[in-house]
Amino acid sequence: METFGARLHRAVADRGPLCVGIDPHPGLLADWGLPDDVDGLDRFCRTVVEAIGDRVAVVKPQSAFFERFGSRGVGVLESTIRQLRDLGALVLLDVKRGDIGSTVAAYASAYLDPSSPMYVDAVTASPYLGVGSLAPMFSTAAEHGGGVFVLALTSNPEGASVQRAVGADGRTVAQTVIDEISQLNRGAEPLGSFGLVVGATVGETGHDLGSVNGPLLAPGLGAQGGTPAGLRTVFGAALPSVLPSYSREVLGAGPDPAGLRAAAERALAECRTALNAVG
Ligand SMILES: O=C(O)c1cc(=O)[nH]c(=O)n1[C@@H]1O[C@H](COP(=O)(O)O)[C@@H](O)[C@H]1O
Repeated sequence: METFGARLHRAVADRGPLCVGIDPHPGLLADWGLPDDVDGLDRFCRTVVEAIGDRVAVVKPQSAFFERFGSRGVGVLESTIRQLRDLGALVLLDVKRGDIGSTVAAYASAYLDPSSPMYVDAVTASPYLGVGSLAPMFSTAAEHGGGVFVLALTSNPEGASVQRAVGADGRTVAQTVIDEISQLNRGAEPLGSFGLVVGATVGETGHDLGSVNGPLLAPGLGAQGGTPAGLRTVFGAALPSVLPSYSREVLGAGPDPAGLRAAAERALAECRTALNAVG
């Protein structure tokens, strides 16, 4: 079985280093001339899938915008996930889950077990209950070739007060998350399956991301003010492992599928340039 890290490495080689988020904000539905209901949600997602599902390496549906509509919204999420996977995109479901280990085991079977209706390639996870509490997600992911992206330094300004707090051993909370994920990825080739989330907005991190050996998801580009050129400041030598992620910046170019494709291509071109820049 191919690991998630290997599948991601291949997808990025084939399609380029880009993740596009599906975040159907009420304002975007309105801009697209769609009603703020399940039908509007469904049409929005079908348009995005049709426009970019066969060309973007990773697509990241944001679960919150589907859960807003209850079980029917979750039904749209399930069919969106299926369509994307059929088109060869890796699906990273943004749910930011975290809980005590026995409950995390249920989340793991909800998202990372291939027999689940909501099965995806990878999920986002919150380490607030301790990275160790996420162990059932890590083991289920490893068993089935899935991935987990754990929040480290988030793109929002409120994150720093928790994530940069310094513990008894002198490390920040974020650095302990980074170190524990690095440990999980040790020896993996070509890339580990356990990623970190580091916002494109955070500036120079002062943290050591050099030995993570896993993907570094960088949200916060575009709408939140992060720029491809700024990725070098944030990631430094870890730049080759970065997976830049855009939602509103690309989605705002819809509903014309050609406009969405062009926006994704533009984002990819800018990110390629930034990730390949020397010095
Ligand atoms: O895990 C994430 O993707 C995430 C982490 C983070 O630190 N900041 C962040 O914005 N996100 C998500 O990334 C997306 C950003 O959307 P845009 O600001 O529209 O590009 C949203 O779905 C956020 O929930």
